[in-house]
Amino acid sequence: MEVTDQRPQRPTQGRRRLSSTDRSRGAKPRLLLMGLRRSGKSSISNVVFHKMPPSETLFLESTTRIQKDFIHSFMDFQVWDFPGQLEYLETPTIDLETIFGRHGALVWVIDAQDDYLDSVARLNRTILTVQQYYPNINIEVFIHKVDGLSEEYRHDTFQDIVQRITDELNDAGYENAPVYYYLTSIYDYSVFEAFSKVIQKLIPELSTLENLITILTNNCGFEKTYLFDVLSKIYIASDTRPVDMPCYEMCSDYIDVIVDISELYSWDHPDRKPKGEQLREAESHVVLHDQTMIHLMEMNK
Ligand SMILES: Nc1nc2c(ncn2[C@@H]2O[C@H](COP(=O)(O)OP(=O)(O)OP(=O)(O)O)[C@@H](O)[C@H]2O)c(=O)[nH]1
Repeated sequence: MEVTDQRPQRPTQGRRRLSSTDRSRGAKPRLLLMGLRRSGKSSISNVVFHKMPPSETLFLESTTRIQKDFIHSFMDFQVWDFPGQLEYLETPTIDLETIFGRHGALVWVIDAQDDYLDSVARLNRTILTVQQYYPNINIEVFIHKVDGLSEEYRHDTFQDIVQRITDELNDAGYENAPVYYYLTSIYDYSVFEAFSKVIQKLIPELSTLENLITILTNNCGFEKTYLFDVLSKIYIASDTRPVDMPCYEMCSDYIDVIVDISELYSWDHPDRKPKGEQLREAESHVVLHDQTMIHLMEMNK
């Protein structure tokens, strides 16, 4: 099969696994945003990590060099946004070890509103290289810009892309490839939900966090509990009940409200009365019209 012939030369440093020393040194996981030009990589990065309103992404310039973002949060990690026109597998000056030689995830963005065959072919070449030399990289595919598609067309596009990738990888001898797919758009919460799933896989303590949250949920009679990163509104963990999107969206909006109110009242003003005793961690709740209560509790690190 042609795909195998197109593999680049084996990287000089050879196959690399994440050693226990890497983990103990606390090497920061890396999220690599790749895909064709205009597929939406920079938009995703800006909306999720820099609170850019989705409509402003219309004015983003094309990325010409790798943009590296260092995110300091519940877990420090890096986001690398690649220029779409860069054929990094075919460019001899690019050292693949520098890109993939770190624990992390490759997030491949496919524009579902455009012709995606070229993108799928490039993704397959990339997967074949990455799985061979850098098995510590999770492969995550964002079938993106689905806001413009009808429900039925969305479903068909999803099936078609998954089928093409699976078939080509099978033909190349890579069966049951651990590739994960998400339907995403920056115009709703789907991209936050997808990033949550991608990042959760990189958190070594995930199962402990999930167990603790499930105990809390059961003991307190909560319907659903999420542990959010306030800045990005990615959820780091939740209890084991299925994710309920409307509930996730409400919690996410509530965080925005609380952050805005906190900012309003955090300014020092000469006429303002001195503050009384303050709680160290924020805590707040609201009762909605249907009597549902959202309760927010800030956790320290
Ligand atoms: N409808 C829709 N448009 C989107 C979405 N995400 C991004 N876009 C638009 O897609 C266009 C390209 O987005 P970019 O983020 O610049 O794409 P890129 O992949 O970073 O492009 P390069 O830097 O050239 O590689 C912009 O006009 C965005 O507004 C989405 O979810 N839905």
